[in-house]
Formats: sequence, C-alpha cells, structure tokens
Amino acid sequence: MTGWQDWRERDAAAWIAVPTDGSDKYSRGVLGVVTGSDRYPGAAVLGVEGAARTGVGMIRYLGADRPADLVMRKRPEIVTAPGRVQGWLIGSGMDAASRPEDDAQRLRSALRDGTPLVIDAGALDLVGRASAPVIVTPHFRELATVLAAAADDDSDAVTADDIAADAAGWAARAADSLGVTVLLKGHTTYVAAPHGPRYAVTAGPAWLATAGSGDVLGGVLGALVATHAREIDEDGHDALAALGATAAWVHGRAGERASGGGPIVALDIAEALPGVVRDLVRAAG
Ligand SMILES: NC(=O)C1=CN([C@@H]2O[C@H](COP(=O)(O)OP(=O)(O)OC[C@H]3O[C@@H](n4cnc5c(N)ncnc54)[C@H](O)[C@@H]3O)[C@@H](O)[C@H]2O)[C@@H](O)CC1
Ligand SMILES: Nc1ncnc2c1ncn2[C@@H]1O[C@H](COP(=O)(O)OP(=O)(O)O)[C@@H](O)[C@H]1O
Repeated sequence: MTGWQDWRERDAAAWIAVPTDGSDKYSRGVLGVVTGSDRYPGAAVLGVEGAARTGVGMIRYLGADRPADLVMRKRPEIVTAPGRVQGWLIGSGMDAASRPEDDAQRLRSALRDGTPLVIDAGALDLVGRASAPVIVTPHFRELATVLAAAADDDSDAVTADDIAADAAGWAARAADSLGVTVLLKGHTTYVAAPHGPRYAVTAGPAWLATAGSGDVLGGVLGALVATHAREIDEDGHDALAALGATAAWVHGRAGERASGGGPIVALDIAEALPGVVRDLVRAAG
C-alpha cells in the first residue's frame, strides 16, 4: 500500500481548535445536526453527544420530534431553533428507503446551505446534491451501496466483500470518482480526498465494533468540521481529509481509553472524548 500516510498523535494535535480569551460560542463554530428517526432515535443522541464532548461552540439539532425529545433530555444545552451554522452532520440513524417528507425537507435545506457537510448512513444517497464540500463516513456495506448507485451499469457493481479485500484502494477510487472526501470505517480507517491526500488511521481497539460507535464518530467529525470553517474555506478537501483522520484518531483513542481492554458501549466512547482532546491540546502546547 503506497501513498498512504499514517495519521498519528502529532498530526491530530494540529487539528484541535482551542478557544481563546476572545472566543464566544458563535466564533468557535456552530454545528447543525439532522440525524435520527423514529426507528433509530438513539443515533441522534450519540452523534450529538460525540460532537458536544469533542468541543464546539453550539449545536443546533434540527431533526424529527422523537429524536429531538431524547436529545434534549440528555443535553439541555442543545438548541433546536434554526439559524446559521458552520458545518452539518446529516444521516446517522436515518433510512434512505423510508424517508418521511419532513426529513427530506430538512436534509434539502442542509444540502443547499453552502456549508460543509458530514454525510453518514441514511443520507449517503444524497451525496451528489450538496452545494459545499462533503466528507462521507460509510462502512463497507454503505460504500458498496453508494458506488452501486453511481455505477453506469450493474456490471460495474462492487460488493462489500470487494471493499473489505481492498479498503484503501476503494476509499481512494470512491473519493476520486464521487468528488467528495471519503472516510471508510474499519479497524484501519482510510481517509481519501479526491485526487488529494490519503491518510490511514489505526488508533482504536476492536471493542469499537459495537452498535452506535459510528454515530459517535459522526459527531466527533461534525464538531471538528464546524470549528474549522476557515481552514475548509481555504484548503477544501485537503482540510476535510485532515479533519476526518483526526476524528478517526480521536474516536479510536477514546475507545481505547474507555475500554482499557474490556467491552464498551457507544456512550462510553463519547464520555472518554474530553480526556483525549485535553491530552492532544497538551501535546500541541
Ligand atoms: N442506537 C441507534 O439508534 C443506532 C442506529 N444505527 C443506525 O442504524 C442504521 C443502519 O445501520 P447499519 O450499519 O446496521 O446498516 P446496514 O444497512 O449496513 O446494515 C444492515 C445490514 O446488516 C446485515 N445484518 C443485519 N443483521 C445481521 C446479523 N444479525 N448478522 C449479520 N448481518 C446482519 C444485513 O445484511 C442488513 O441488511 C444507520 O442509520 C445507523 O446510523 C446504528 O448505528 C446502530 C445504533
Ligand atoms: N474491528 C474494529 N477495530 C477497530 N475499530 C473498529 C472495528 N470495527 C469497527 N470499528 C470502528 O467502529 C465504528 C463502527 O461504525 P459503524 O459501522 O458505522 O457502526 P454503527 O452504525 O453501529 O454506529 C467505526 O468508527 C469503525 O472504524
């Protein structure tokens, strides 16, 4: 495997936005979130929790009523009023095959907003509709579905097994052909920008393979995107790739810290995030 850079602690440490004396919640960055559904309301809670604990000025949760209710019970600091944001997280805990019209409208608004997006799970079918730079966060099955939808005919179809056999290669090919930054999840997570940087991140234990773990990762990445609007504006997909690799590194280390060699649930990963971020800030200072 050539051309892939291993993403390490010192690389991640350069991509944590530390508030200054002059910061306020808006200048730090606001994340808009459209995630969750009646079927998967917990994914909304997990993504919001991941973002809040990574560090961001404010989170606007703008999804459906049931997940919104659960998000508010867990985090009263979340704002449900629409308004300006510096980044979006959309799709976790949604199902593209059964999308209520209200959700379709919420997703359309986010895609047209002109603000960078993290697109996960049940919004991956909308990957070509964004008016701003996008980073997608599929696992193998989801990437196979995205590539099948983009293929000219069925003979081009790639399966999840094909992707598992050459994850790095498929992450790079998908980024180049779709024109978005691809973060392909797995034991090693591969992050590829279109015709740009390629990063490999191996930071966490296999205990991370647990339901909702990827929803937390979406939140971590959403917070990093919303707090680096200027860098994304200047460097586009190069910045998105660095932020994706940093999110995977932080998520992996949080899993390691929470696990200590034993089992974890997704919320444990979120709860370990502030300690990982604090150590990165110390490492950078
Ligand atoms: N607490 C929550 O609300 C959670 C919500 N989640 C959301 O759930 C949605 C679907 O995510 P998935 O990653 O499951 O989507 P996938 O569509 O990739 O996975 C579903 C597929 O997994 C396979 N499968 C199902 N049960 C299986 C079993 N027992 N053994 C082997 N294979 C099996 C089947 O092929 C099925 O079609 C996403 O929107 C995701 O964000 C998940 O993240 C889990 C936690
Ligand atoms: N064997 C493994 N070792 C380390 N990390 C893993 C392993 N399997 C999965 N992960 C990580 O766990 C997360 C799983 O995400 P995902 O498949 O979207 O799960 P979910 O949809 O349940 O949230 C990803 O961040 C992935 O990189």
